[in-house]
Amino acid sequence: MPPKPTPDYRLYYVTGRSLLPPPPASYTGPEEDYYLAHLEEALKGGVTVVQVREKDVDGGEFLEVARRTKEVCDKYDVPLFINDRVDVALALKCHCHVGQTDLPARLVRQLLGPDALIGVSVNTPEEMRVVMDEGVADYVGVGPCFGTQTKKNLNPILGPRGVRAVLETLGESEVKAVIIGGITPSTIPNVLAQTPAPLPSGGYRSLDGLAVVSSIAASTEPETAARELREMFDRKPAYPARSLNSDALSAEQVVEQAVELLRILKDGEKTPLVHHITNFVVMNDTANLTLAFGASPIMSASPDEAPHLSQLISCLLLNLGTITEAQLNAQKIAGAAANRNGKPVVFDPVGVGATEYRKKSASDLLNTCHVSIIKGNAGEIGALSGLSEVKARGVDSVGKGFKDPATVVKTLAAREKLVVAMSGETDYISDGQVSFTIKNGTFWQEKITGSGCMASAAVALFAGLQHESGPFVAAVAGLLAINVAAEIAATRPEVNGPNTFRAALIDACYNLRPEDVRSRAKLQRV
Ligand SMILES: Nc1ncnc2c1ncn2[C@@H]1O[C@H](COP(=O)(O)OP(=O)(O)OP(=O)(O)O)[C@@H](O)[C@H]1O
Ligand SMILES: Cc1ncsc1CCO
Repeated sequence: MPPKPTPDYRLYYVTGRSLLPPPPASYTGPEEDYYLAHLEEALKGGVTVVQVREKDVDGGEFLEVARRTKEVCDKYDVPLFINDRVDVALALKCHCHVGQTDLPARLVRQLLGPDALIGVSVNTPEEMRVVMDEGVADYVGVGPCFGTQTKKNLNPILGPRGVRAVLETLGESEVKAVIIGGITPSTIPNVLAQTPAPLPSGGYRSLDGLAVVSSIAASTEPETAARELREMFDRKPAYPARSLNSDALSAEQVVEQAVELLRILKDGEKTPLVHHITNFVVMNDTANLTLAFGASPIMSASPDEAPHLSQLISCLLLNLGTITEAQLNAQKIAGAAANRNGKPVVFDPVGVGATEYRKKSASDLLNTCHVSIIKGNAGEIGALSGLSEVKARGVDSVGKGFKDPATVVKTLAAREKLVVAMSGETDYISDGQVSFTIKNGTFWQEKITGSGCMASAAVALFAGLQHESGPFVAAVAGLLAINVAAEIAATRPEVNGPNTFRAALIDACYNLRPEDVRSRAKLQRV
């Protein structure tokens, strides 16, 4: 065995002969060799590591396929891993990848020696911890991220956030990590946005590569497919929440930016179209509120029109208030389409702390699309953070709140890589770097249903401006606008109860002037 290489894991191709398309007319070689020609195209396109995975074939055939695969890989100086069959790896002086139920990695190391690379599949943080304690593996394949057709008896599907939990355990370890299971051009943006795990040092542990099967194996143009996958990995999108250097911002500057956003709306310079997939309790109020601020609402829960709608809208608002399977499906389709079309997504996880069903729905959604802003009350933010310090009663948050709310929102924002806005008597907003508080608003907001949903609708229409100041300022602007409008509404002589306040609030949103926000804003950096 030559000395141990230090591979580039960026595009890890796991072969699957059964997935190959029929050879094109231009291919004139023997049909059984098309696999090798196809592989060579993929290598030209930028595959950096290959693994031969052959299920249900005899040892002799496996050996022959692997031997010929190695000849092609050697030509491109790309390391070859053998899946599971340590004997084949030994015979061909190849590297080896083993699953949790295959031969133990320690034994594989003994058999292959110190210069072989060894990879291990992991599905949970606990399995990751065992691999690290063992100290044998050079890399781990983390997954399955999504459901696939290519492997039976799958472990639980992790989603990008489950993969992130494994990376969190991996931390700053030297062991490399690739993600596997349903990695395709349509899932990669979300995978890259969501998987980096925050480290105690302040940085992030990211994936070292993408492991793909059918995205290349089933392609009629493997070179182009590989090139596209590599480019997507190399591009590594900047997180929307970090588009702004929030660290340098003072409260006064943020207020001025929020005032400017409100001016753009009120002057009619832009009229964002906001797609709401929301609960039936607040639908009418949030549509009216959107109009009152100078934006346009469209309420639609149809999965069939969501992809088309996505091209027309400025922002998507997803609200969990009266979620059903059908609505969740529509939200997932709309969310993924919004990501593809570069439209911001705002998520209001109404009542997520109340039931397991809501928790699972929120998790499903966050695994399917990348959200720019989450707006929730303390109970909801606590549930998403995995904290039980603040309790929920149905859709309401109860009790005094968190001891250290600024840290709670900052931690969640850093972990999810988005902006978190937590509403209450004091609102807390963070992009994962800094936290601000807003002390505007009135107790009347607690007396009407859906004032949190109205706050997220306000945030969504500001996010729909897609202004260069980014989602953090949009979240602050939305909360300032609704809360200052609520304060003004509360002073109206006709307000003598929740219902008159509710009507006065829509009027106050309609009449709100940028200078009202400037003069009344109680924004503080904490
Ligand atoms: N006591 C209060 N004083 C000032 N503002 C408040 C008060 N309570 C709530 N607010 C404001 O009201 C809005 C809604 O916040 P809240 O946390 O009550 O939402 P929620 O619990 O999600 O509501 P819902 O579930 O009814 O939609 C926010 O803009 C918040 O700033
Ligand atoms: C009362 C209620 N129930 C589901 S959604 C909703 C509106 C406030 O969130």
